[in-house]
Amino acid sequence: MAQLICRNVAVGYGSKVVLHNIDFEVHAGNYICIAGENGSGKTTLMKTILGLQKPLKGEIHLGDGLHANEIGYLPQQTVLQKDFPASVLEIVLSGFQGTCGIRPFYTRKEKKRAQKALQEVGMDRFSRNCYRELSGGQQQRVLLARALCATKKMMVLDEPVSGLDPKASADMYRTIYRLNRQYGITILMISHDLDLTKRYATHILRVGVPSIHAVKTGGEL
Ligand SMILES: Nc1ncnc2c1ncn2[C@@H]1O[C@H](COP(=O)(O)OP(=O)(O)OP(=O)(O)O)[C@@H](O)[C@H]1O
Repeated sequence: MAQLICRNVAVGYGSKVVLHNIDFEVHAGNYICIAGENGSGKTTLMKTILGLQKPLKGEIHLGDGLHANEIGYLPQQTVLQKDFPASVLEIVLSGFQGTCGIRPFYTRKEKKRAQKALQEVGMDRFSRNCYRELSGGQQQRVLLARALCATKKMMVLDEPVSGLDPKASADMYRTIYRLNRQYGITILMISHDLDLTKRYATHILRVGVPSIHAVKTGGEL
């Protein structure tokens, strides 16, 4: 059974259709790479999948026991977010906000899980550091840990390596792949680096072409 189904979906803003004829399914453990030119609508599609905006047409369904608040999201970083005055641990803990409701504190279990998530991305030594004093690559790892706190099932990652040097990008891709393989977390990721993602992705979803559907790749390494 599919975790996510998009049927004849169109996305956009008001009367402006950015993408249409989007038809695909995502199953548990898939690693989907969303590729396409700048401005082709990848982020808009992601936000629509996450329920942050409504599809202009068609239907998006979650299935296989997946609920909207169980999807971890790593948004495209803005300059403002890079300067966020909080500790690394606070940023990671904020990943629980979708599930913990309006409770004004985090439980001991959540704090433990946040530390474990930082360990998973190799950033546990930095938990007390100030987020804005980290390098771009370190910040992206912290945001990955935050997304990991929000989910055990599916992560939606919007250009997680943007602005990183080739080595930091390769490290980040390897970490994401390990989370996919080790924990079976479904990955839905926007990336411009097709060579690298082809090595890891099970499917590539090319947007900005007349009909949009996921194409199976060679898959695993
Ligand atoms: N809030 C908005 N209101 C109206 N139009 C928007 C809005 N956000 C984005 N757009 C437009 O929608 C189109 C798709 O933008 P989107 O950010 O989804 O593209 P993208 O494929 O993610 O691009 P990139 O690779 O550069 O991140 C663009 O033409 C953009 O100008």
